[in-house]
Amino acid sequence: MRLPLMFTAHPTSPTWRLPIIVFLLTAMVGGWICFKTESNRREIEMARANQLVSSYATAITRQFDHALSAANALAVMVHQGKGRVAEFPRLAKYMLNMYKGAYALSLAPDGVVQQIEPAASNSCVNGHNMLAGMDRATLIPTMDQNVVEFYGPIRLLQGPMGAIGKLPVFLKNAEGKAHFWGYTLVTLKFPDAFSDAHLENMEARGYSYRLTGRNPQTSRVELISASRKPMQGRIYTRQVKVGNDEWTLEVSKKDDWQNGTRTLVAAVIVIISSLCMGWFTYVLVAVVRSRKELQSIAQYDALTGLPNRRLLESHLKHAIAGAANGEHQVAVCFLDLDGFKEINDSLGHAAGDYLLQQMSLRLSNCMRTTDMLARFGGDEFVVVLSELHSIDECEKILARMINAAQEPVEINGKQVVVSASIGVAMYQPGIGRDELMQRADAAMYQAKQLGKNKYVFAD
Ligand SMILES: Nc1nc2c(ncn2[C@@H]2O[C@H](COP(=O)(O)OP(=O)(O)OP(=O)(O)O)[C@@H](O)[C@H]2O)c(=O)[nH]1
Repeated sequence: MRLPLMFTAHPTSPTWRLPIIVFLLTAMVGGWICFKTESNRREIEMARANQLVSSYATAITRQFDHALSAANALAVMVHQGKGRVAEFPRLAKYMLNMYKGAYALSLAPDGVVQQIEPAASNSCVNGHNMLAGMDRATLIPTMDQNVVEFYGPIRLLQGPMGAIGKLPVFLKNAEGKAHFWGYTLVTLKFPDAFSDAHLENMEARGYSYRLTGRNPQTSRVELISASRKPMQGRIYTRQVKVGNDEWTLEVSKKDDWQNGTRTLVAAVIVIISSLCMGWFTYVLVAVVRSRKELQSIAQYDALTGLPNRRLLESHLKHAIAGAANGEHQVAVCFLDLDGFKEINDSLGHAAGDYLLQQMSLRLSNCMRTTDMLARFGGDEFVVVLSELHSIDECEKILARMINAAQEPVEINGKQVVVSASIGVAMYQPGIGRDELMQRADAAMYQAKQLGKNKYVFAD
């Protein structure tokens, strides 16, 4: 059913619907932002931890490589001295200062340690045969390899845990034929051997760590170094190149437990802000609704929902102003129901109310979108027909209204029939609003006197 300008659309949706939608939307957006922030934070944390473990692994490798290269320097001296290193103690002492991380340097001609520096603390190693009980043919590598072989982590003869770097040295005899001379050795003691990597700094940055390697003697994985705090949360792993071997460095973030707390706090904040947004919307909706209701009470008829006299007068003022340029015509129609009192008297006031409501709906259906139907009071209605192009157009609408009014209305199972008498006044320049209404009213009385159920144009 088309309701042009006649009814206010009274808010029908419950006040809480919009607040709930706002609450859910805020919660969803807030949750999504938290999720995104948390996953970004985790990605950054992962990237940072991966970078950290890589940089510490590189630092360990660098210090080991440097310390082990002392074996190459010793090999050069052996070559230079054709199997003898003059002043080995003095040179080795000097080299130990240069190769930080090297604990002892030694020469092992034919695999037997004969010279070691510092001598005093390593005397137990002197005379140690590195090839004892082994098959020389498989143990002594070929000259091409020329690589410092890394052997660790092991329990050193001196006591502490450490590793050995040994480089096989081959010399050429007078005929130019190469023969195995022996080993130049670098002894590494833990943790001094990787002190420059400063693994302990990781703890200050909130990380736990663990450095492990496989013991070549026992084939078991040995713990070489670890943080005081145990590993917890996500573990980041890197292989650490040590000579020709590989160890494992693992790192984990200590404060992983905070993630749970952070998520909980974020969830509480999202819920509280969503509730606030929902409550704010509820208050806003309630204020807007009560303003609309107040406006509706002031301008609309409570029984029929039609504009009341006040809104009619304001609309008529605008319609007259629009017609002043002469392009369109405006008609004011005063409509009074015929025989309405009898319905009230015979069927009761409630039945009369129902009939008024039904008449309002029917008359509304006769209107165009530019027309206004208002309840003037009692069983009186006023219609303002704006933007009329001809009297003919006006009469068609009037006929529709007369027909609609006399259609029977069913009240409590009874068919009730009323009709309408309409007085019509056409706007003419110079006529005011009140005079127009009076003319229409007078024409309506004429219609009543002429037998009702008809329309009459004012002179
Ligand atoms: N049910 C109901 N009756 C109303 C309302 N307002 C006024 N009335 C009654 O409507 C009646 C209008 O009187 P009249 O217009 O003289 O009655 P009528 O039978 O239509 O008379 P004619 O116009 O000469 O045909 C009165 O009895 C009022 O008490 C209302 O809101 N509801």
